[in-house]
Amino acid sequence: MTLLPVVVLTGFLGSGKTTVLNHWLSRRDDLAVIINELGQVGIDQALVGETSVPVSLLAGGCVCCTVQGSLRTTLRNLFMARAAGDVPRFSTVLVETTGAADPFGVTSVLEQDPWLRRHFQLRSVITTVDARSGMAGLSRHPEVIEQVRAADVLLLTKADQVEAEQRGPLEAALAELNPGAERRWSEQGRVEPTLLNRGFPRRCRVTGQLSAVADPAVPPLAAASLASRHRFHAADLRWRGAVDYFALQSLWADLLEQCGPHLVRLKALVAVDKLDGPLLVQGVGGQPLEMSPLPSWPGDDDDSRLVLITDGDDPAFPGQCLAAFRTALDRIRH
Ligand SMILES: Nc1nc2c(ncn2[C@@H]2O[C@H](COP(=O)(O)OP(=O)(O)OP(=O)(O)O)[C@@H](O)[C@H]2O)c(=O)[nH]1
Repeated sequence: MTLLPVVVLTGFLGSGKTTVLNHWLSRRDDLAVIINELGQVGIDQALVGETSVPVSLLAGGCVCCTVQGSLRTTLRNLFMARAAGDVPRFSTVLVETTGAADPFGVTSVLEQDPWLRRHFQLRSVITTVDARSGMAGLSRHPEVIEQVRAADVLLLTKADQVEAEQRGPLEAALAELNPGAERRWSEQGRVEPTLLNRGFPRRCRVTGQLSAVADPAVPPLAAASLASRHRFHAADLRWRGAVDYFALQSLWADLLEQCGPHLVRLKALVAVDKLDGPLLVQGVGGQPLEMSPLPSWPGDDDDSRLVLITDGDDPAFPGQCLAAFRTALDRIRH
């Protein structure tokens, strides 16, 4: 029996996975997509544009560990639905991991589960690297190193915001971390969708950790980053009722200040006075918030919602930040 190919799209939080995924979905209708999110409230799925392809959401944990079992079940269900003709006969499954994922935790599911091994085959691991955060982005979180090392193809995203002289050092660092991977630059998610058809020889796992010990050639940035393995914690908020745009701005400022350097990712869909659709708010690390009004609410769910992901030792921290946000929100909400 022909095995169904699986492509894993990984890359750190906010590095541009969903943007690339949307570009591919606008050009291919032969995919089935599995989206994994750390938060419970499912904003990523809402950010995937109108599509006729099956999209499954695995929320509330990381597919490389806590929701690994759900990935197995989702893949089986997709296979069965395709065989029964309940979904279009997709040719490729695309798994978008959370930005904190260890891609090997995903690929090992395919390699170790006997049933999945008989029906699916890993075709490639494609990793987005946020070129705007450059070398600092590579060294801050060890997860990035793992994702880079696991890649068959490295997509250097946000090329529109990267100066020519910054490109060389970043490419050199990536080549050192993963000499076998192809590197491509991309702007606004524009990556040739035929990339999904290409297979690559499978390689053994090489972790940043092991190679830092065993490989004297390991770049110093990889070794340094392992000294402080970050933890990510997510908290969500949902509410109803529109708010004034300008009053909302001061809430973001307070939230960013409270999170300080611990802010890793922020995503929100917010009902704002005089707008038909929600305001999409996105934050990545210390980069300025991006705000764009959407023409309409995606799907049936028109609750405002916010996901906050922070790093550090305190799992309660993002929840505390959102509690303060909620209190301020209640003052301006109608
Ligand atoms: N200027 C610019 N911004 C980009 C590009 N790609 C993505 N972005 C922005 O970067 C932010 C994060 O992009 P996403 O595609 O949501 O990143 P992601 O990796 O899916 O994020 P998570 O799912 O939270 O890990 C958004 O605000 C995007 O608009 C790009 O090529 N250029």
